[in-house]
Amino acid sequence: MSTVFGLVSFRDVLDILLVTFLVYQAYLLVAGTRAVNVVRGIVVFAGVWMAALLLNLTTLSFLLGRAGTVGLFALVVVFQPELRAALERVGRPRGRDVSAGVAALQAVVRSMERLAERRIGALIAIERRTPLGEYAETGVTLDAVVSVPFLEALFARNAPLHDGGVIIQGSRVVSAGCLFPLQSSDGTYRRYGTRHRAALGLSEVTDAVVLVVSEERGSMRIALGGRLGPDLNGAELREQLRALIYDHGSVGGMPAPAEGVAAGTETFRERA
Ligand SMILES: Nc1ncnc2c1ncn2[C@@H]1O[C@H](COP(=O)(O)OP(=O)(O)OP(=O)(O)O)[C@@H](O)[C@H]1O
Repeated sequence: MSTVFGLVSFRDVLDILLVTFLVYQAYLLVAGTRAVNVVRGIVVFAGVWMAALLLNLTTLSFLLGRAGTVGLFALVVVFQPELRAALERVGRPRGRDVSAGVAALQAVVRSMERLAERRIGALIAIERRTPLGEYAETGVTLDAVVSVPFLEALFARNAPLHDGGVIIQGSRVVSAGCLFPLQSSDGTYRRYGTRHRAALGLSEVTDAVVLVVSEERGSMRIALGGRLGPDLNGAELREQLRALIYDHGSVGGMPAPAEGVAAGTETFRERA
């Protein structure tokens, strides 16, 4: 095997590059999630354990070793939703055209404005690359063109399907009355009710853009990547949706999941 300076082989260099790439990808997967703090904790734990081993502190290194094994299993259980979301993100197909049409987005924004004016709560998920089929199955299957009267009728008080969320794929409403996963309460959004927590929950485990109209406040917000954006007016909502759905290439060229979510999150942080 050829070597660089007679010491390091090209295989070693390739090995290091691949490990660096994998560590960076792992960092991208946990960045911005509640798992970041846990990763920090694990690094500190590993540091103390290594120190105990190097200093030959037998009892401490034995205890930390045992705790580490148990902790590993506990982490898999506690972070099952995040692990699932991360694996799903890794396997997510790239470049699939599932973007909502321009007319559909206009209709979504207009209906949200009208619902907000009348203080009617609404929850709408726009599918991007992550298929939302399993959540659509929890509701009533529909296949209707997105339109202002239809969305208004779905969420109207006392309408049979007003409870739960609506799922939009491309330019079609595919399901209504859907149950979204509630965000695991990490404290940040504790003051919000279940509608907002359901929007946050779905956006945490998928790359969907989730829109919420608050019944209580008549506000319109976007949940993305497990974060809730600020109150938006109609123009801002239209602009943000356009950016999230179209502004990364062609109409079909959705932002790459990590980029899209990270970029959206950053915008939310700045503006919140
Ligand atoms: N898991 C869920 N998936 C989808 N929709 C849900 C879920 N949980 C609650 N909802 C919807 O949220 C409604 C209750 O909203 P709630 O008042 O608790 O939330 P909120 O965040 O305070 O919203 P608002 O500001 O509109 O009052 C329910 O009637 C139902 O339509």
